[in-house]
Amino acid sequence: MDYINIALAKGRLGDEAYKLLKAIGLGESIVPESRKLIFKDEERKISFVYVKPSDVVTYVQNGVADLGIVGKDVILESDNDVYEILDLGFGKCKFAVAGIKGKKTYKKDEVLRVATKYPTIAKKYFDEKGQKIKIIKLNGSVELAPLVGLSDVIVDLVETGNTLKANGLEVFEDMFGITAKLICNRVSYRFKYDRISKLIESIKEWEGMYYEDN
Ligand SMILES: Nc1ncnc2c1ncn2[C@@H]1O[C@H](COP(=O)(O)OP(=O)(O)OP(=O)(O)O)[C@@H](O)[C@H]1O
Ligand SMILES: O=P(O)(O)OC[C@H]1O[C@H](OP(=O)(O)OP(=O)(O)O)[C@H](O)[C@@H]1O
Repeated sequence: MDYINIALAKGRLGDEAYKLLKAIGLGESIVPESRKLIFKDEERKISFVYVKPSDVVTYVQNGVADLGIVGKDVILESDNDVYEILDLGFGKCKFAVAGIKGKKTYKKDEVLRVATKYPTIAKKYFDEKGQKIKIIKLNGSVELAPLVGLSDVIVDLVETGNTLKANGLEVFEDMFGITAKLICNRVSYRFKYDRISKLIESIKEWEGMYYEDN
């Protein structure tokens, strides 16, 4: 039997994915707190690689991983072609335009400076609104940008709103919601169809039980 290889994101989504895999009996080989990057389960013929969230799509696109668990934000930001097969429900948050509380003064005819980790998503959003922007690409702590005058607004993920609040910012515009997705390599989906569909069925059963309890 062929191995099924799954790419998991390090960090918060990886932790949720691990819980899911344990619950459906496939996470036995993973030691989450270790520094190891690859875990093989010979008995179940399944293996896992731990990579940066933004690299999950690359591993799946190239067929090194058959499946991946990653946020919709990362899928939208990448230009890779992967098959999105299941909404996993966890990792729930939204994209928003935010800025300094009470200072939503931007105008259509002025160039808006937008700080973000997600330049593609931000550009598409403002293009559709006909708003001219200048993107300032950051890699984290995006909320700092308006506070120090680096940008007028930010485009970022908001879950509880605590990070915005703690920094005196507020949501100016809600964009859209996101969750974690199970993605699949298109060739793997055809050639490993039986095993992949079984796995999808187990996840769906888990989702049914999980979301009833929560
Ligand atoms: N506050 C949040 N609440 C819920 N889900 C979130 C939140 N922030 C990010 N996510 C989801 O979790 C994924 C991974 O987030 P995480 O914070 O672990 O990594 P990151 O800091 O974005 O990655 P990197 O290490 O590449 O900078 C995101 O792509 C998104 O889908
Ligand atoms: O609404 P909240 O519940 O406060 O969550 C939102 C924060 O979570 C994410 O940051 P993350 O923790 O990934 O840190 P980062 O700045 O490195 O992206 C996101 O970029 C926001 O900063």
